[in-house]
Amino acid sequence: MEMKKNKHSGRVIAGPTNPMVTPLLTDLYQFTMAYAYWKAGKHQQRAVFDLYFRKNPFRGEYTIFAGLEECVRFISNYKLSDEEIDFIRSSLSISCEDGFFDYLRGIDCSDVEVYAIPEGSVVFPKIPLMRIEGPVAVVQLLETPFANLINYASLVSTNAARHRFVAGKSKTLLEFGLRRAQGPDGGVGASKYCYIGGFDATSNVAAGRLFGIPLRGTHSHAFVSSYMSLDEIVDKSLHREDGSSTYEDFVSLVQTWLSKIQWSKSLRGVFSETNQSELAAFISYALAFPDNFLALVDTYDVMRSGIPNFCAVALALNDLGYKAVGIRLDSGDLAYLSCEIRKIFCSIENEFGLPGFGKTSITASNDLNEETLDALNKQGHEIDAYGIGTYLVTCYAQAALGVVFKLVEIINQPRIKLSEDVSKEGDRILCRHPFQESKRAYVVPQRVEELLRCYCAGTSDKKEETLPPLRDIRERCIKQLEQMRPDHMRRLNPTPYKVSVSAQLYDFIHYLWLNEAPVGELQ
Ligand SMILES: Nc1ncnc2c1ncn2[C@@H]1O[C@H](COP(=O)(O)OP(=O)(O)OP(=O)(O)O)[C@@H](O)[C@H]1O
Ligand SMILES: O=P(O)(O)OC[C@H]1O[C@H](OP(=O)(O)OP(=O)(O)O)[C@H](O)[C@@H]1O
Ligand SMILES: O=C(O)c1cccnc1
Ligand SMILES: [Mg+2]
Repeated sequence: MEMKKNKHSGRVIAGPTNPMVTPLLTDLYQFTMAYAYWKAGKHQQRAVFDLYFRKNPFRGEYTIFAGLEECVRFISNYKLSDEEIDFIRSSLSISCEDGFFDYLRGIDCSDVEVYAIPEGSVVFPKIPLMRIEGPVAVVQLLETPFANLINYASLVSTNAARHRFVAGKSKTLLEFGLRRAQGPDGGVGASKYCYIGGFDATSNVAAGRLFGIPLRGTHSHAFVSSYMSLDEIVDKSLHREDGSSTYEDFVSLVQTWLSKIQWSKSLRGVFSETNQSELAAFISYALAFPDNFLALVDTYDVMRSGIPNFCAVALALNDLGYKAVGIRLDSGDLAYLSCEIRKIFCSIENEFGLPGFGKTSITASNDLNEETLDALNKQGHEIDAYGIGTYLVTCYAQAALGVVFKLVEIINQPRIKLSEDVSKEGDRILCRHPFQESKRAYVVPQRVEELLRCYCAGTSDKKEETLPPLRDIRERCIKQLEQMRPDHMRRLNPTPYKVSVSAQLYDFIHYLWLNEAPVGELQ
C-alpha cells in the first residue's frame, strides 16, 4: 500500500483501503470546472465547502457518521500519475492548455484543511459533518470521492445501529452479507461499517484481515447434504479435551447417546429415527472442531432430526470434556422453534446433569431485518445470536443517504462558522429553531463539545487529530447511541430530534438569506 509522509505534520498515513479510490474517482465536471477556474486565474482562491446530508435515513431521527478515515487516507496520499493526467487530457477538450496539466501534476492536497466530527458520532441533518478548506479547484475535485466515501459508510453504519437497537444489547450480531453485497467494495465496506454500527463479528475473511474485525461462522446446508451415511466417517477417533487419552470410536458414542435420548423424558415421542446423513455431517464437523461445534439443524427436520442429532453429538463431546457451542436455525418460525429448542436443552440439562446445557447458544438467520427482529421480540423467542446479510448490507430499506458537498465561502465571503460560537458550561444561551422565529428557549449547557476537529491541518499550524483504531470508533458509536433518548430511537414515529442554533447564528443566517434573496416587484 502506498504511503506518503505529510509535509507539515510529518504523519504517515496509509492510502485508501480500496485501490480504486484514486484522483480519477470523481465526476468529469469536477475536472472541467477545475480547468475553467484555472483558465480564469481563480483556481487558487481559498474556498470552504461543507459536507452534510438533508434527511435521516430509514424514517429515523439519527444517523451514524462514518467514512472519515478513508477520506483522510485519500487526500493524504493524493497524487495524479502521469498516466492519469494523460487520460484527463484525452477526456477534456483539445483546446485545454498544457499549463493546466502541469498544474494538475503539482496537486497533492497539502494545502487542504479538513475539519470533521469524529467518525462513529451520532449526527443529524443539515449540520456540517466535514468542512474542507483549500484552493477552490482542488477542493472541488474532492466533492465526488468524499461524498462517495461518506454516503454508504454512514448509511450502512446507521442500518447496523438500527438492527442493534431492535435486537437488544445482549444479542450477538453477525454480519453475513458478503454474497449479497453490491460488489466487492460493498461487501468489505459493509463488514467494516456494520462493525462500527454495533455488530460483533463478520463472516467476511477479507474484512477480518484488513480491519481486525472478529471473524465468526457456522456451516451451510451443502455441508450437511454432502454426507450420505455414517460409513463415510473413516477416522472415528477423538482425543479427550484434556489430552489424557484418545477415544477410538466417537461415532458409536454418539449413537449410544442418540438411543438414550430417544427414550429420555425430554425427547420421548419427538422422534423415532433421525436423518443419518445429517448425523454423519454433524459428527464429521465435531471431529474437525470438537471445541467449536455449532450445527445447522434445519436441513431435514428441525425437531425430529436436527435437534436430536445435535444433542447426541453434544452429549458425546461432553463425555470427552468438550462443550458444544450451539445450533443455527435458517428457516421456519424462528420464534416458535427457538422456544421449543430451549425447552429441550433445559430438559437435557436436568435429565442428564449437564450444567449450562440449557444455555446452549441458538443462532437464527434467514432474510432477517429490523421488522422481523421486532416481530420476534413481540412474539417472545430464545435466540441468542442473529446472522444477518441481504437486508443489512444492501440497505434494502433505503438505497442512499443524500450526502451533499456545498460551497459555503469563497475568499472569505460569505462565512458561516458554527465552531466560532464559543460557549461555556453553565452559561445561559438562547437556542433558536433555525427558521421559525417564535421557537426559542434558554438553555444552560451541561457539556460543551467542539464538534468539528482538525484532521488535516493543511498549511495552518492547527494540531491534527490522530486517526483512532476501528474499535475506538465502534466504542464511540455505541456510547453515543446509549446517550440518546429512547423516543428518538424508536422505529415507529420517533420523536424529532431538535438541532437548534444560537441567537448569533440565527441572526447571521437570516442576514445572509435576506442579502441573497431578490426583492420582488408587485405589478
Ligand atoms: N416468528 C416469526 N415472525 C416473523 N417473521 C419470521 C418468524 N420466523 C421467521 N420469520 C421470517 O419469515 C420469513 C420466512 O421466509 P420463507 O417462508 O421464505 O422461509 P422458510 O420457508 O422458512 O425458509 P426457506 O429459506 O427454506 O424457504 C423470513 O424472512 C424469516 O426471517
Ligand atoms: O438471509 P440473509 O440475511 O441474506 O443471511 C445470509 C444467508 O445466507 C445463507 O444462505 P443463502 O441465503 O445463501 O441460502 P439459503 O437461503 O438457501 O439458505 C445463510 O444461510 C443465510 O440464510
Ligand atoms: O457462517 C455462516 O453461517 C454464514 C456465512 C455467510 C452466510 N450465511 C451463513
Ligand atoms: Mg437465503
